[in-house]
Amino acid sequence: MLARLAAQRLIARIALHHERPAICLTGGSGPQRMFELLATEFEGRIPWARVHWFISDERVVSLDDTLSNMGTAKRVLLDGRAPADNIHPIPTSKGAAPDDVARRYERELQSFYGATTLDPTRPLFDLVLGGVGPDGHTASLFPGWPQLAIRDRWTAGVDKAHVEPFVPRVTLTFPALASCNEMLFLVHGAGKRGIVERVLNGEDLPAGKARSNGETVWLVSEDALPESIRDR
Ligand SMILES: O=C(O)[C@H](O)[C@@H](O)[C@H](O)[C@H](O)COP(=O)(O)O
Repeated sequence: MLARLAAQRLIARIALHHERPAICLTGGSGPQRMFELLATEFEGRIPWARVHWFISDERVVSLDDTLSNMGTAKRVLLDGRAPADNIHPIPTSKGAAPDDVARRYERELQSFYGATTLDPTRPLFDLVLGGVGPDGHTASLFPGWPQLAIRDRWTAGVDKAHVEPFVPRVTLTFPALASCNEMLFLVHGAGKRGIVERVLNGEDLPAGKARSNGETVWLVSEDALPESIRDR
């Protein structure tokens, strides 16, 4: 099962880091089953006191809104397990200006990292989780949007989403997401088949362009695989 494999990879990445492992979670349907497994069967294999949890992108809503990506991760996985100081939500609130929030989160990431410039030999994250949206977006990096070109910031505000829910977003940029030992995409469901095919065909889409400076791994369920691959 895909979620189990993903959970095992996350635990292995944590085990490789002996001080403060940093995991960048994501929203969407992709990681939900994995979150449930980490909170139950695998709970005892996570050194909760040491691990720090971030999020790749957030909808500009309050943390207790059902649309909040970190809100969901907290409810399903982190609350009652991770110390509150180890949970690093993007500090959104309803009506906040996305770029202001982005700058605040950038400062938080930089303070955790201990520098304002990313060193290619010292990744920010041990693992970054990714998903792919129906239009090929990942995190809140939407096709054709100017945020894709940002190289000198770690985060960016997105005034308008490309897909539902149409609320403003805050996202990590490509260089910040790339600063990890592993970027792990988790994609399942027949509804993803079309977009997976486009990404695999090399179309210029954010999910296909997002890469770790270390390893980039795609876990794709059988039903999400394009027919040309499934029938091989
Ligand atoms: O806030 C978000 O929407 C997510 O962070 C986003 O990047 C997600 O990973 C993809 O949209 C896939 O989500 P689904 O699996 O729900 O389609």
